[in-house]
Amino acid sequence: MTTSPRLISSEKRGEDVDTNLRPQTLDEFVGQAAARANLKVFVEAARGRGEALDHVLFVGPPGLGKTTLAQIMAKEMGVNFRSTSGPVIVKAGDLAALLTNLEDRDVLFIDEIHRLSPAVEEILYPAMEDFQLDLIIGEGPAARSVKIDLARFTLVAATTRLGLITNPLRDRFGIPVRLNFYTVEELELIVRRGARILGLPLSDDGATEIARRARGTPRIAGRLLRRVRDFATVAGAETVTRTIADEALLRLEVDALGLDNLDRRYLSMILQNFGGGPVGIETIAAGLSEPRDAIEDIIEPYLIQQGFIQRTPRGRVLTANAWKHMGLEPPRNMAVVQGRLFEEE
Ligand SMILES: Nc1ncnc2c1ncn2[C@@H]1O[C@H](COP(=O)(O)OP(=O)(O)OP(=O)(O)O)[C@@H](O)[C@H]1O
Ligand SMILES: [Mg+2]
Repeated sequence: MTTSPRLISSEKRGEDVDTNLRPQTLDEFVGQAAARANLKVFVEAARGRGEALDHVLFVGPPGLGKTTLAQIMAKEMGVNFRSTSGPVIVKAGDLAALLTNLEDRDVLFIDEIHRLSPAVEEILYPAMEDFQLDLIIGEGPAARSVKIDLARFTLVAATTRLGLITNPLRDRFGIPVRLNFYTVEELELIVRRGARILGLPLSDDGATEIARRARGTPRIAGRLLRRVRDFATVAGAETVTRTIADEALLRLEVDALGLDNLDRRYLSMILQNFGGGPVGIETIAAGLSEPRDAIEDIIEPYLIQQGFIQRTPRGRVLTANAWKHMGLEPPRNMAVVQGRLFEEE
């Protein structure tokens, strides 16, 4: 799934493989306080009993720290970390090979688990539940099934959308964890930590400015920090102040709330072509020439969280906030129109 290249996209990119910025322990990990506190208890309990951690499912928009937390789980448990992803596992045999190579209590991380094929998922059920592989060997009348015992491993999985995971799979995770967008204060800590690691002098208001425009997402905070650093270097600025951050982000077309061109194209299309909505997701996707998945995963969650759009049975509708953000007066009968919309829900 890809969208047009955009600075504030929360999607992974090569440059992000800067593992320096990745927190290594639960204590170093900023934000997600409730989830972190719970995970700490579960890790401590499992370690105390010398058992594998129960299977963990991380759910949340891209760039909020799912992969980071998966790695931290293995580190905190003191076990090996093996990593793969849903679309990479094509055949049941691919998964079988991974599973049979695990040692006791190891963490197997499956990213994008919602993209596993049904045939592979079938193999996963008994592996998660009974630590057994049920394989069919051969074909036709000669086919026979064999059972192989597996090590007691922990499956840690990540998905951007819970709705795409089948119920039987979802039910097999003892520890489901939902990650939320970060507050500006949390992102400030992340930006300051990043600047420290990069050796970049950053003023308090500079950190606040970057944090405010990071779309609630640590990955974007890290990326904005690097780009602002580039501008500061070229401008010969010793310290990144609010003014420098602001200038850099304006030139990168990241607005005061962290929305970029694509977000604004999304909003202005609904505004100008559909009078503020409701408009169906397929129509939006066609109008923007972006895949529907990407719009639902990457653009919309933040706009919904900011109260800019609402999902209704008849499609997306812009709120008064969105009209104002786009510099327009919301229609006077808007509340009435939307009231009627929601009655039909
Ligand atoms: N709580 C945090 N504190 C500091 N840095 C963080 C935190 N969470 C994430 N990051 C940083 O943000 C970046 C993205 O994190 P990560 O790769 O874990 O996201 P993800 O949820 O797995 O995204 P995707 O859905 O695209 O796989 C990483 O560079 C990581 O270092
Ligand atoms: Mg990830």
